[in-house]
Amino acid sequence: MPSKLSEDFQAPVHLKHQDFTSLQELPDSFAWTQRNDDDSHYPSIGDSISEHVPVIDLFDPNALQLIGRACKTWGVFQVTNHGVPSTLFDNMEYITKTLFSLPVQQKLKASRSPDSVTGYGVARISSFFPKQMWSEGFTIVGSPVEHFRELWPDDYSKYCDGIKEYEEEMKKLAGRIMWLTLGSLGVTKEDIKWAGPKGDFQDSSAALQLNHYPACPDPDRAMGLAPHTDSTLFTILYQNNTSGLQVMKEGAGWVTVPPVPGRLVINVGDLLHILSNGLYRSVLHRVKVNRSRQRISVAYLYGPPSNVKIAPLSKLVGPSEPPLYRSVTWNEYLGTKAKHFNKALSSFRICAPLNVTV
Ligand SMILES: O=C(O)CCC(=O)C(=O)O
Ligand SMILES: [Fe+2]
Repeated sequence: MPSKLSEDFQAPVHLKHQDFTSLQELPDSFAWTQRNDDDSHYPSIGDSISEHVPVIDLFDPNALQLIGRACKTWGVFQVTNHGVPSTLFDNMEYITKTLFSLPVQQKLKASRSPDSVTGYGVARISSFFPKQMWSEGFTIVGSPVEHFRELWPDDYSKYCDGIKEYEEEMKKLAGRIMWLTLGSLGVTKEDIKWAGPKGDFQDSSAALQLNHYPACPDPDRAMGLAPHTDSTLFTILYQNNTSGLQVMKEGAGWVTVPPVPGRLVINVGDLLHILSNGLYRSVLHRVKVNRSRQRISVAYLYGPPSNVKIAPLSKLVGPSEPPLYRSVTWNEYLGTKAKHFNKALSSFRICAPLNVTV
């Protein structure tokens, strides 16, 4: 993960950190719809929608094809049989809950500083929306020791160890999913130099995003996390037992991804969209909140080594399939996303040449 995303990701002054526990009613600054709105501007879910995000057993002999189909049609899938012990998720959930239940003043000691991306704060995309989101987050790149020392002066090291263990396990899983995904595109180890000598994506970059969505007095009018795509190759998402994540499916609308123990959600991000020349689409997703239960999620944001330029894979382009995107490093992409948010991906699009007949 690049050490500096961009100062543009910092929340403007009006986005104050909120003590959610003190709010009995939804303040206007958090109300995304009016009371009795027909909700047409912000369509509600359909738990009635009969479509389900594909679930793929990583040991299924057809895993490659299943992943390929899911990436093309959904831009998201869930995995089972991923080999990550459930105790690791239990521990991450414990760390995340413990962190967010600290008093606000304590959490603010570990705030994201203006020249950095790590630490406690509101969602980075907040500055693009007129209303505030009903959530708080904590971003980790590498070791969180500096911030954790502020949060837990006496026993920060046990929390740091838990994060390290989780990051190591996610890195292994991400390498596996990367090869399955590339395999589904017909790409082999020879085609990806940046996988490193052992082919294990040792130099890949990543960040860990802990999210907390407190119980909300007026959940239908609030927004946990506004619609966005991730600026990653892909994201590995763990969610606790409170649902809220929804993905946009063309032709179906918002589809809820209910949490099921043992399953992880894999979101295709913008860089995989570019790498696959638009064949695999980054998925638009958002998070709704709950009246009585808090939601926790842990997103492992996975990207290429910082010096690698991501461009459409040469195997996927040719005279009849021209490259649709310019090459870009993760850092450059994050900088553009910070300025242009959901227009970032299209800003890297190469305009189709005009068919001029002389
Ligand atoms: O909380 C969730 O389910 C989604 C989080 C997310 O989209 C993100 O951190 O980018
Ligand atoms: Fe996301």
